Amino acid sequence: MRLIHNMTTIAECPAAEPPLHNRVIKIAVIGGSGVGKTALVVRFLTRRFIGDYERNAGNLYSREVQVDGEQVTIQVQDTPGAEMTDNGVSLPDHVTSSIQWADAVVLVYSVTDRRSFDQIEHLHQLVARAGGANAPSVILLANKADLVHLRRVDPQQGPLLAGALGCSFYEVSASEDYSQVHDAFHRLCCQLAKQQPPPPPPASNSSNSSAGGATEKRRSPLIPRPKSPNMQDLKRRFKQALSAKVRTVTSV
Ligand SMILES: Nc1nc2c(ncn2[C@@H]2O[C@H](COP(=O)(O)OP(=O)(O)OP(=O)(O)O)[C@@H](O)[C@H]2O)c(=O)[nH]1
Repeated sequence: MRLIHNMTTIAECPAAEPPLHNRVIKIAVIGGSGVGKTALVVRFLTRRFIGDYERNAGNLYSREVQVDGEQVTIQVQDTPGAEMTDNGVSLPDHVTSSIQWADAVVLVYSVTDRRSFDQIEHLHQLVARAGGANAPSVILLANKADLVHLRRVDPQQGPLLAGALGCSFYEVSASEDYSQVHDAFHRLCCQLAKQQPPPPPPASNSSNSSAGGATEKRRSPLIPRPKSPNMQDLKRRFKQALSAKVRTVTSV
């Protein structure tokens, strides 16, 4: 079974398939390690910021949102941090699969991490190569804008790079500003929804899964689906974050 969790119901969340006749927008979030990819995804989907994260192996999250008055299912694939190599940047095979699966890629760097900024051009090339003729749309997100004293990437460098790559740019703080994060993802969703054909009308024979039909992008059956989510892991992180807060309060 394909497990996709709806993060709007984090407490006790059954595995959920997107409704059959929703438009489905697929976004992959890619960038260096520790730049805040998980923080951004969780912030966008739940409005919450959780400070305590472990390195993630790549989870797929799903949520229904309103885009231009239409109920749309958004699937967001969080990915493990890209590593620098002598030849540039290496991406695990399943991240390449995520790029091929996605309608759009959000490239993330942290303004406090120069290396993560330097990776972006390589990552953009990998996205273009992996996507081939159907390369996904790309936006560039600079995260951790709140850490002014730790800034290692000048504010003007992000827009310059985005201009050179031909993509939109947003500087955000996952920890401090939900609206910035929401704005970046929401604009992307609006743009993608406009590009997609309308979803198929309800049919009497609906035995096909939502993966079929007009909302599905160019997927080859040979491309493995991105990793399933791990809500147990997410819940465990919530508990860790909460217990850390309790410890802080009791030690004051
Ligand atoms: N101050 C600040 N900290 C942030 C922000 N976003 C993320 N963090 C912190 O940065 C650390 C890394 O965040 P993650 O979301 O785990 O980063 P990631 O890119 O998913 O990391 P990997 O799983 O290693 O790939 C965590 O301690 C977050 O709390 C931000 O906007 N501001």
